[in-house]
Amino acid sequence: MTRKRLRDDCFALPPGVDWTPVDEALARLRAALSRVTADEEVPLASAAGRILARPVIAKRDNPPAANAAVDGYAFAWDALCGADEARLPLAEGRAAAGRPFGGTVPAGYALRILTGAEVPAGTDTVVLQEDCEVSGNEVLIAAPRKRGANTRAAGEDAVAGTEALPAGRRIAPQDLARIASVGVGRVAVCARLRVGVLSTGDELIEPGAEGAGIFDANRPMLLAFLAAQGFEAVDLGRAPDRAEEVRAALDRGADEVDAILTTGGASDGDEDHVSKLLRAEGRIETWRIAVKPGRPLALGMWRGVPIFGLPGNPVAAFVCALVFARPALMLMAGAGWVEPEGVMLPAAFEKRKKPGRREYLRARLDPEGRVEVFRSEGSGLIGGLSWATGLCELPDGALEVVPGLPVRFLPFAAFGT
Ligand SMILES: Nc1nc2c(c(=O)[nH]1)N[C@H]1C(S)=C(S)[C@@H](COP(=O)(O)OP(=O)(O)OC[C@H]3O[C@@H](n4cnc5c(N)ncnc54)[C@H](O)[C@@H]3O)O[C@H]1N2
Ligand code: MOO
Repeated sequence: MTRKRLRDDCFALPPGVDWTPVDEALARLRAALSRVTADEEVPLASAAGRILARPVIAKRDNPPAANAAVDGYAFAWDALCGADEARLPLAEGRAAAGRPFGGTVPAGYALRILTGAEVPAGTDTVVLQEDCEVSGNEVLIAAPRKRGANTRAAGEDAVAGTEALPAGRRIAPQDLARIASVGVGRVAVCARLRVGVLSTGDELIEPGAEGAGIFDANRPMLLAFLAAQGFEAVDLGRAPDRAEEVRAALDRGADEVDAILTTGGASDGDEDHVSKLLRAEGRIETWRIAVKPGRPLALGMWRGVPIFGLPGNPVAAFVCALVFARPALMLMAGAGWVEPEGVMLPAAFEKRKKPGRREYLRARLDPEGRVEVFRSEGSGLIGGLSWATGLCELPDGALEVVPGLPVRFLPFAAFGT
């Protein structure tokens, strides 16, 4: 598959649409965007964190043959004749992992077997050695509960020719075990989505620099956030609030990335040059999303590259990156539409919420496992993001939160951060 371009008007809202509810904004992003990345093949050793471009098909059964789940003695279930215990003579030899017994165990005999060894012909059940007494050449077996006990059937984990993992799956460390176990050494993955980050604002200075100004907090945060998602994060630097400088930075970005995140200048103020420029020269939709924080989210196309104009306040920028940019970028990357896994937990706080917009509060769990929220909802309080371990999502409608009321907690980990 080769790299694809998106339509220029993909973010257009129907005429008359004003405050867009979060779910509708997400549905629109989902409908407007599609995968843009090409396929590439990588060895398993470098596949972690990549997105599968095609399903992984098992090359063989796992396990390839029935084998013992414990160290003990293999025997034929029928040899018990329904008794609770049986004394069986031991056959010569043993079965171990990688060293199969080879022959057939004679009827009425038991064989020493170790974990992982193929279940030898003539047997179908294994008894745990702790449940046996060996004396001389005989073993006294306390009958296991059923035929086939303590064995793992061929193909019980994966069947050759069937799908072991679906396309679109972001490969987790445990997936590498799955892929390896079905005999696959190279996988087709999506090329990494390249995402640029541009901070805008006259007031911004480099972190650690001398002088008056606001340290650019968004850029390091967003670059690291993108890298954690498995994207190639591209630093497009800072641009002051001047149209030509913002234009030059976006042009630079459009040449080398698939999508751009900007922060600042997204609302409608006199110095909000990202919106202004996109409106004048590209295509922009300023989505007034019914969400707090993050009211001004600008979505635009710049020379065929989608731009997510996130709010300048770092807290709002982070929340919008998690809630809106992440699923959109994952879709473009080839992962399909992703939704964070949240949990309903009792609140440890009180709040009277007005109707009309969804709210995301910085939150964490108290020692009783209840959701507590940061001391203030101010979007400039960056420290609250480090205090929190996730977000508490309050629904669009009015709500009176009282301690004990179940509320939705979205751990940051659910956003891959
Ligand atoms: N009349 C209105 N004014 C504002 C509205 C509104 O709806 N109507 N929304 C407010 C909200 S909510 C937010 S959030 C901000 C977003 O504005 P912008 O996206 O245009 O961002 P700026 O005005 O450039 O900056 C806002 C704030 O954040 C600081 N900032 C910006 N970039 C960074 C950075 N990289 N690192 C650290 N801090 C940054 C900036 O200095 C400002 O303090 O608009 C409200 N106003
Ligand atoms: O998006 Mo703003 O930061 O809600 O305050």
